[in-house]
Amino acid sequence: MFDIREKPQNVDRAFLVGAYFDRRKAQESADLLEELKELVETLGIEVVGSELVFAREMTARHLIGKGKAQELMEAARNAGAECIVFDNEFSPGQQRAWESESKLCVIDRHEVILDIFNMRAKTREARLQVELARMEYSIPRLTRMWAHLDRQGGGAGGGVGGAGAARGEGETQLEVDRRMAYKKLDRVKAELEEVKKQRDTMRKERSRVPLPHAAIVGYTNAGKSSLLNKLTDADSYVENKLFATLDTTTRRMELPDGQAMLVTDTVGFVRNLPHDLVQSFRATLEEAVLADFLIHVVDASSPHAFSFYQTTTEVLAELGAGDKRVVLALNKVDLADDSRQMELRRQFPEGIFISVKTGQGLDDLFHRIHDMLIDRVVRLDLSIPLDRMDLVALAHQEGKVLTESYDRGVADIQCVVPKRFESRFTEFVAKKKKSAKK
Ligand SMILES: Nc1nc2c(ncn2[C@@H]2O[C@H](COP(=O)(O)OP(=O)(O)OP(=O)(O)O)[C@@H](O)[C@H]2O)c(=O)[nH]1
Repeated sequence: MFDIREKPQNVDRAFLVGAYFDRRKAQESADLLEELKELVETLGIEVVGSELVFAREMTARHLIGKGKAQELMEAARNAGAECIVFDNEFSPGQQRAWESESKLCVIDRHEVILDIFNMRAKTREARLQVELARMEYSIPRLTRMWAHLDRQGGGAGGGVGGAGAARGEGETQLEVDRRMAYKKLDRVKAELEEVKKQRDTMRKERSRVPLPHAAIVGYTNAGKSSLLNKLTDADSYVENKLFATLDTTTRRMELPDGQAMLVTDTVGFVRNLPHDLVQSFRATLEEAVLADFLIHVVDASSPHAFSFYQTTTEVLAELGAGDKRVVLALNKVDLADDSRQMELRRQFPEGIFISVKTGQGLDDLFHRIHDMLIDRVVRLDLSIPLDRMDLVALAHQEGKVLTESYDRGVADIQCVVPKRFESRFTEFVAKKKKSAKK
């Protein structure tokens, strides 16, 4: 994968630093530093120390004063850290200064989040999106990184282009690197477009299938994929090979009463997601916007369960899925003791306690999902005279038309429509079923 500099892969211990330059920002900065700790721990890195620093002004070399910077480097080394993670945005120059003086790796919040996404990306589309975000982050840094060498009369070789990038006449190393980087960027973008097209086709295919559709959403590590695996079994996976090959995260499941539906896993949310990353993942999260309802999974064992829940809800609202009906599943209840469960019950009165691991509460979850389906849609067989084409149009607009044929001035239609429209069609029902059956 393209990267302007290799980060040590085996970082186990990190020291966190958050700097603020306005005394009114003290609390906000403390909260952000606490969030950074969660993010770093999500990567499996132990946080061996952290410090919140107030500085009167920013400095070009270290961001904060030199004396304080050296004190922090010392503290990080003494704590046994292999890496310093800064909550503030660093310029590449500042990053290099810290690295060369501390002899530790130094990264910022943005890189931490990119790494989390990289680790979590499961589908080809997600992987490409992470790669794109990484490149968009790195290219401007590449420019600045090489700029000083360029002024000194040409680059030192290496970089993105590597040995394979022939330098054109009069072209500096920086220009070669930049050219290669943009070329790669274009390639990834084109590939992403291709994957998106395939996914749109899949969606259209899916919309022809008369099945209700739920999307599993939630904070990263809540247990979404585990739940999807639990809800859907191997057989249904094979049956849905078509979906599985292109979009491994949508599968068919059957409720205990035999009713079938589709369930999609979505990318995990992360707090303070940089805006460009939200953009990158918008397409993946569109599944949530298009679903009939959501299954919001919250990690009940996390002390931050409520704020994770709020973050996810906020981002969903931003994406236009704020008014979706939600089944709230508090997962990993096997790890929450009685007093924690009582607290959660107060915070989430409508939540269902489940454990994907032990199977606890899954029956309740099935019931709740079942209720959603009953409430939501009805399947109708209609014979509509041609002078009521407005109803045919309504069925297309508000529901899913499964079959449609015209014979002797009558449109015979099988469709699934939201329950609230049922009364509009009553007069023309040929044969009626209570709810959307497979
Ligand atoms: N103890 C316990 N662990 C669970 C339970 N459900 C999931 N896990 C574990 O939690 C971890 C995260 O589960 P995933 O299913 O990968 O979580 P996810 O929400 O899909 O994560 P992202 O892909 O990051 O969004 C895994 O190690 C699971 O084994 C549960 O009910 N109890």
